[in-house]
Amino acid sequence: MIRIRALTKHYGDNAVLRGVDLDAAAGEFLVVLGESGAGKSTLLRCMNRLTVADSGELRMGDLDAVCCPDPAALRRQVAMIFQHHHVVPRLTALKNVLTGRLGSVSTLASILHLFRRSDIALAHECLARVGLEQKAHARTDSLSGGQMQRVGIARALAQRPQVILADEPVASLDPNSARRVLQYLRDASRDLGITVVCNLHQVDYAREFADRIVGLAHGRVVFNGAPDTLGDADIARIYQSAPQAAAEPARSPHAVPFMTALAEGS
Ligand SMILES: Nc1ncnc2c1ncn2[C@@H]1O[C@H](COP(=O)(O)OP(=O)(O)OP(=O)(O)O)[C@@H](O)[C@H]1O
Repeated sequence: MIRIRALTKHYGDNAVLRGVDLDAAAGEFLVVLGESGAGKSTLLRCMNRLTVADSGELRMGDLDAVCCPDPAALRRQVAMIFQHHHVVPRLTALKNVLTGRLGSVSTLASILHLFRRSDIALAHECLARVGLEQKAHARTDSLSGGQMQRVGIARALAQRPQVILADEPVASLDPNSARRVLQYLRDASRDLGITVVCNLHQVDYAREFADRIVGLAHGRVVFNGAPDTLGDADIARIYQSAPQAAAEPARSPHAVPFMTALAEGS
């Protein structure tokens, strides 16, 4: 579903992504860990062209996100969830979720917010998926932070995406709300076959929810493996502060077989 090779991105002299290689299969839940400034958000933003990578290969399904002729097509296929949910407070939860369909309706319908019955049914279904069906007609600003983030997930699901990118979606939530949000994202990957790439700061949540953990340090992948293979040395490498150490190739014994297996098509 996602194939990234030798991806680079600079901001001026700042080399933020320095040759990222990464693959994700349909329905996989990937958690990206890394200290602040490691390049996690930049990597996600390259995946839906909010940021344009400098060089390398980045394929999202059958679309090329580096030389993409149609960014709108890419964004229909790739939904994004942010730390600060970005819902419209004065709209109901249902209307917020329906905005996830705007990319799929005509310009006039989108201006007038005219939605098909099937879209409304889909929006209800997406709210039910995140346990908020009974809040469909509540104004979003009457909901808790965790509920607003779940509205954001329902809106992403209403897009019927192949990929959901979640940039620190639980950073401002209490542990119970955070776990619920991550559970719903994992359900989306398991039940709907959506590939989820989720940036997190919490190693414990990554271990609990991820199918695979990717450790990013100074713009390079330094760990790529199953959660139960993430050891103390890997965590130290992910959260190191010396950029030159990150320039070494990934030393995790789990990283290479996984990438090799993918390269071999297994
Ligand atoms: N639009 C931008 N213009 C210039 N520099 C940027 C821009 N966006 C990010 N950067 C720089 O790129 C580097 C990586 O930032 P990024 O946000 O990708 O890191 P991150 O790992 O997501 O950090 P955090 O966990 O704090 O969100 C940082 O040095 C940051 O200052």
